[in-house]
Amino acid sequence: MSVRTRFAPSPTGYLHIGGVRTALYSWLHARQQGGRFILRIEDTDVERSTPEATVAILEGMAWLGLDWDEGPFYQMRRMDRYREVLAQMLAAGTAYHCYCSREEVEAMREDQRQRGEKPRYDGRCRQRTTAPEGVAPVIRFRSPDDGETVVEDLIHGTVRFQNSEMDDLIIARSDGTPTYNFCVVVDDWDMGITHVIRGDDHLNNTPRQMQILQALGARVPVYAHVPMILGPDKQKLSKRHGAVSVLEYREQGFLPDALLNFLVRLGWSHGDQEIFTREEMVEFFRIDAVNKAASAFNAEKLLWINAQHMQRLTPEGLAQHLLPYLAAVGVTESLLVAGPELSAVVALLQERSKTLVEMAAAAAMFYVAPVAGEPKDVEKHLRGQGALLVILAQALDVLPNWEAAAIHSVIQELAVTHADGKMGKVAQPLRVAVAGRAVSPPIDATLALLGKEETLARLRRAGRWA
Ligand SMILES: Nc1ncnc2c1ncn2[C@@H]1O[C@H](COP(=O)(O)OP(=O)(O)OP(=O)(O)O)[C@@H](O)[C@H]1O
Repeated sequence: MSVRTRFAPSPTGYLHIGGVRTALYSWLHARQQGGRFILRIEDTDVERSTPEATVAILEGMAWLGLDWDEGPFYQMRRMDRYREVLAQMLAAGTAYHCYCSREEVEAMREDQRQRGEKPRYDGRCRQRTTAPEGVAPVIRFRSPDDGETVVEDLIHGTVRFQNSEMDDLIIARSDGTPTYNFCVVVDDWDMGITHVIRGDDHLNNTPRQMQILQALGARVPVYAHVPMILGPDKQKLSKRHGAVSVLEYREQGFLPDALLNFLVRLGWSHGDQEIFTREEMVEFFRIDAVNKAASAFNAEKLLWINAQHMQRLTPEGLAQHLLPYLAAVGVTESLLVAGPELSAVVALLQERSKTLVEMAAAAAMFYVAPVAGEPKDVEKHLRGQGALLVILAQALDVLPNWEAAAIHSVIQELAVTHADGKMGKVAQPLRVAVAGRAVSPPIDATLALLGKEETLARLRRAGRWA
């Protein structure tokens, strides 16, 4: 039987990395097993669900390349189907109408508490044969009274629940709308889900869902409850407190594969390998090797993994990822065409940028001349160096070959003749003059890429800042 997994977010806010890691594990298991991955939007909480959140979830999944084979399915569009199954269960006697008022149930619970028992609905409407006038009933699932429900979880192992601890769950409210656990059951059944991979915040729902599936004669899927990602407050990372949208990581210049690599490693390992390509993740991932413990987010490690991924891409490939970030700092198509080859610029910056935002900021100087130097850098390195800039321009102008090695020699010679042999005394003013600031990739390679004409023009202009 082929594997079918699903990711089932509720569109009550954006997609955060806790949800994404759960989605990733579910996606990886499907891809690993040659199965199918299904996306289901659990939008029955109409008060809190919004179309914008749905769009953000789909956009986040698409950006990360967590592609789905079926769906998205929307629960709100499946109401007729839920009603059909409710009717089926009522007819079969596996569910029944309950007319107890809220007050009655509360009084029942109070009595139980007084007697020192665990408060639970006592099933008194199970045997009812007449319907009281004017009361809209809820529908309850007739759950087994004794025995136990055992979850053989791929991550948590065997988890036992005493049936006597679980009362008859409300599966439809008095207005007829089905409740969360019931919709999930019908969906998992209809969608042929073989592996329910979800956060372990759902583990307590599982025995109930299993019981309903059994009552329907449906096959019970395999469960894998993955641990939570915790926020800085050590609580479950949640859109309700503090978690940021996954799209925020795109804004900050992270590569989707790097973010997935970071997330896959939070709670799963393969020997001591840290960096995984997407293909390697699919090949090596095993759902039953995910560990049980929750893990906290580590921003520094994410940065490190991102830098590693940036270094491993080809300059051409990385350049493609960089384009939108360049556009955001004003490097337009036409500036790109007029300036040096982008992949060459990327190759120069690849070892020194941790994010695409950082790289775009560093690459911009190759396409847009600085209008003014950083005041503190100008003060420190350029003030009073007008004559040196003129000599530099003359020496560079007569170079027969415009390449890094030749440029390097010019700087070296001028350091000997004009700066007591100190390269920095020549290189730093030169850097501030062409880049506007005292930080840039190796200056000889930078100038080689920038081109002779542009370099000389910038030196002339910077003479005015000196
Ligand atoms: N912090 C987290 N770590 C790991 N998985 C999570 C986390 N938060 C949610 N999930 C999982 O992501 C999936 C989709 O969750 P859903 O969109 O319903 O979020 P939620 O639980 O409502 O989140 P929130 O508490 O942020 O509102 C579920 O399988 C859920 O268990």
